[in-house]
Amino acid sequence: MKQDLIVALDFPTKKEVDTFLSHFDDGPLFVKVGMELFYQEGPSIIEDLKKRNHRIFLDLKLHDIPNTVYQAMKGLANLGVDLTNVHAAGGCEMMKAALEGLTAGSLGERPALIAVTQLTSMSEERMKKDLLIDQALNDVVLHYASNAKESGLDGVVCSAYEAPMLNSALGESFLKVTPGIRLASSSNDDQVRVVTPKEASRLGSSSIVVGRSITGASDPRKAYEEVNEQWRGVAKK
Ligand SMILES: O=c1ccn([C@@H]2O[C@H](COP(=O)(O)O)[C@@H](O)[C@H]2O)c(=O)[nH]1
Repeated sequence: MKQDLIVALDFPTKKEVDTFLSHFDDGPLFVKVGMELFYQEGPSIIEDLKKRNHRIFLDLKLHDIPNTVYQAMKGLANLGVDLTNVHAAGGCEMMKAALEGLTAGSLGERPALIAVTQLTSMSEERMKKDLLIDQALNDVVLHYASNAKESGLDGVVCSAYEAPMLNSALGESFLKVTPGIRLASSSNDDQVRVVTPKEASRLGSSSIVVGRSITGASDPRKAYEEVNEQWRGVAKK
């Protein structure tokens, strides 16, 4: 079930965010606020983006003991974002606590909650060497995603390569939010499991997350439209 193109606002301050968003003043986007921006600007950046009607994925990837994650999610729920996340590596008890905290803190509808399976910057080789996880990467992603589903979460963060497997095993309505997206002309940077927007669409991602291919482009609007065209097969926002 194809849903959104989410733009990663990986900028150091609100000033750069405003400059970037000035290219899109004809309508709101679905944006991602991650650690870089949130740790500098704090909750006020969320308030500001919400006032401008942007939908928001707050990507803080919580990973701690269940009580700490419960309390943190309860607080984050007040911000009224649309989507947020934890690391599946925190385990099922932690994921359940995250969901409970988010539900307890939400005034209206709770944000969707997803879990990071294996970062898109991780290769199978490095996972085995650095993390001592001696399994195939696909098996690890499937196991973590199954844990997330059993814990009541709405979906996962994975690479688009794993989307067909997760669609078959866990159903199409279980979200597969996929970063590691690059236009063919862009550098991979620190990403390893990289896919074009067109390929992510074909593989069955629910939503794609795109940062530097758009934010680092000399014409961000043109890059956004190229990504969107590949993702949706249409040439407008
Ligand atoms: O596995 C993951 C989880 C999160 N991310 C985040 O997505 C964006 C990707 O940015 P690009 O510039 O398009 O590489 C970034 O904010 C990451 O923190 C991810 O890449 N992989």
